[in-house]
Amino acid sequence: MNQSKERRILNFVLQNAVRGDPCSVMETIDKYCSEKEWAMNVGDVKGVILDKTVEEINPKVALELGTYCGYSAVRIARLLKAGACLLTVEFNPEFAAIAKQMIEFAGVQDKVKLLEGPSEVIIPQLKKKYEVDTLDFVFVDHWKDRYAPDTILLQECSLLRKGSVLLADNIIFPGAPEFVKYIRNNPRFQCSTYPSYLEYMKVQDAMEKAVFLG
Ligand SMILES: Nc1ncnc2c1ncn2CCCCCNC(=O)c1cc(-c2ccc(F)cc2)cc(O)c1O
Ligand SMILES: [Mg+2]
Repeated sequence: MNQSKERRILNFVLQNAVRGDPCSVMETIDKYCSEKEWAMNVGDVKGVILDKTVEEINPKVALELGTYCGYSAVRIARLLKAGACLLTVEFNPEFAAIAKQMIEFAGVQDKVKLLEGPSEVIIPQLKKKYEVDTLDFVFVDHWKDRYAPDTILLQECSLLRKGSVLLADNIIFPGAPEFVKYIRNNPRFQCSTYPSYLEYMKVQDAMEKAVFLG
C-alpha cells in the first residue's frame, strides 16, 4: 500500500530536519510543501501572522482546532513560555499519528496535548476531562463549516473569557463565509482581518482575529 502524502512529509522531516529544533522542522515542512507536494499547513507566510498573534497574547492555555501534520502546533508551541500549554484537536487518526511524531521530533511534546476526536465532542470535555478553566488563545483551522458552530460551542461551554483571542485561518480560501458573517455581526467580538496568501500559493487568503469582549 503506497505511503500517504502526510507520511512522506513526516519522513522528509525525520531525514532532513534537526531533532529538537522547531524552526528546522517548520522550515523543512515548508521546503517540502513548496517544492514537492502542496499540503494544507498554515505555512511560512500566514505563519508570521500566527506568530505575531501568539507573541502578543503570550497565552498560558491555547487551543488549536485541526492539527493536521502538526506544523502549526510546533509553530505555536515553540513560542509558549514555561508552564504554558497547547491543546490541539485532530479528528483524523492518520493525521493525529503523524502529528504526534512531528511534535515529538520537534521537541515540543511537553507543551502540547494532542486530543483525537471531533471538535464538537472534545470542546465540551475541555473543562472536566482536560482541566481547562478558560482559553487565552484559539487557532481555528479545521473544517470551515465547523468554525461558526464551534465558536458558539466554546461560548456555551464558558471556555472564553474577556480578552480571549480567536485566530481563524482560510477565511478567503477555501473560505468560511458563515463564520465571517457570524463573528463580524456579533457585538461580543472585536474583529480584524489580516489579508495574506494561501500557503505555498500566489492565491489570496486571509486570517480573522476576533477578541471576545465577555
Ligand atoms: N469536527 C472536527 N474536529 C476536528 N478536526 C476536524 C473536524 N472536521 C474535520 N477535521 C479535520 C480538519 C480537516 C482539514 C481542515 N483544513 C482544511 O480543510 C484546509 C484546506 C485548505 C485548502 C486550500 C486550497 C485547496 F485547493 C484545498 C484545500 C487550506 C487550508 O489551510 C486548510 O486548513
Ligand atoms: Mg488552514
